[in-house]
Amino acid sequence: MSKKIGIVGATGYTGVELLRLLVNHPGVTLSYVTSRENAGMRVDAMFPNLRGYVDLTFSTPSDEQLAECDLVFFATPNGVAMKSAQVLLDAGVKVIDLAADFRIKDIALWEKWYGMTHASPDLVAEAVYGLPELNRAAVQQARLVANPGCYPTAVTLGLLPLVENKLIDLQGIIADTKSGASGAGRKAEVATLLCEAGDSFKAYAVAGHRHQPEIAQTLSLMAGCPINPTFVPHLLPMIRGIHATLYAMLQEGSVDLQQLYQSRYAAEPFVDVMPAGSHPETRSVRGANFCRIAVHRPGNAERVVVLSVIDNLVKGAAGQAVQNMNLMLGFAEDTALRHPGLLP
Ligand SMILES: NC(=O)C1=CN([C@@H]2O[C@H](COP(=O)(O)OP(=O)(O)OC[C@H]3O[C@@H](n4cnc5c(N)ncnc54)[C@H](OP(=O)(O)O)[C@@H]3O)[C@@H](O)[C@H]2O)C=CC1
Ligand SMILES: CC(=O)N[C@@H](CCC(=O)OP(=O)(O)O)C(=O)O
Repeated sequence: MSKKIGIVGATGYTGVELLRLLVNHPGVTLSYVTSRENAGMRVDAMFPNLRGYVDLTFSTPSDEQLAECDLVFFATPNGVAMKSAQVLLDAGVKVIDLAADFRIKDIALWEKWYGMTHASPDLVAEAVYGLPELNRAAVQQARLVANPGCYPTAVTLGLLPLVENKLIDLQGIIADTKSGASGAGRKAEVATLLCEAGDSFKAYAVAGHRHQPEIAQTLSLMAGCPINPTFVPHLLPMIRGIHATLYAMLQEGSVDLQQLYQSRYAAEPFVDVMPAGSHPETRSVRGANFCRIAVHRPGNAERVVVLSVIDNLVKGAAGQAVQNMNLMLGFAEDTALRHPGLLP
């Protein structure tokens, strides 16, 4: 029987991306999609690309209505899902939060970075960090999944083979990352206006970005010791895409890096290790759930440089959330996700 799906925050960029992906899913029915500002409006009136695909109207969020679903996505700002998750789980509904409410296990650390008191601290330990390439078996069993952040997805997948095998100086990792403006969401903000972000390029949050503790938490768990990478995000004058350039010093000079990456990701449906010497482009993953990775060792010296690209709205958010949903509901992991990137 078709599974009933709810989306809270369906008018945002990740919400509409969930709608776009899920209309092609043979095992689910979109049954309840919310917006507070646009309640009462037809979905296809706001998003004409969905005409003929979605016959629904946005509703005001209601836990009572959401409790009728089999699974609910929260594509909402930080601090929203944590208020409803317990009620929904008690009603037997599975929950995937695209925001950060359940990503950081240390509650005090989360409260420091997110500037609010956690409303469901008891659920944080249960939540599974939804990076299938790391936690597939746990996601399959999960009631509550914390979908990873966009930058942490690109950075973690890029570093995973090196960190798992402790092949690099774990204290000297640098993650130099760039994102398109859709990473900031659809709400109006001066920093992402065309005239502010267009035809320009800048770093931001160098003193500290909330994805730093998330990346540090995952890498530390993978290595079994504390890791605190340098993480610097940049805003690129484009709409979709993240490009992470990752630098580290090799401890083990004789390792075949290309072979290491190819064998680690050989069975992964959404990680593509490109041929040696490649330079993956963000446009090769635009609209697609892939992470494309290339590993370099300039001059065959000690430094390794990994290039990792994703679409922030797909593998960095909605696509990864659907991948997690497929695992949680027992569908083939790639259902509705087998789209190539959109060129040019
Ligand atoms: N954009 C990206 O690339 C990525 C985003 N994320 C995370 O996913 C989440 C959604 O991001 P994004 O789609 O970009 O955000 P948007 O700002 O584009 O959309 C937010 C959505 O949430 C709804 N919303 C806002 N406040 C509330 C509330 N208090 N209760 C219920 N609904 C609310 C909004 O509709 P309305 O106000 O009408 O209810 C809107 O539909 C965020 O937490 C973001 O950090 C994660 C990875 C990547
Ligand atoms: C370009 C841009 O502004 N990007 C966002 C990415 C945030 C995001 O989507 O991540 P969370 O889910 O952790 O909020 C930022 O740096 O805040």
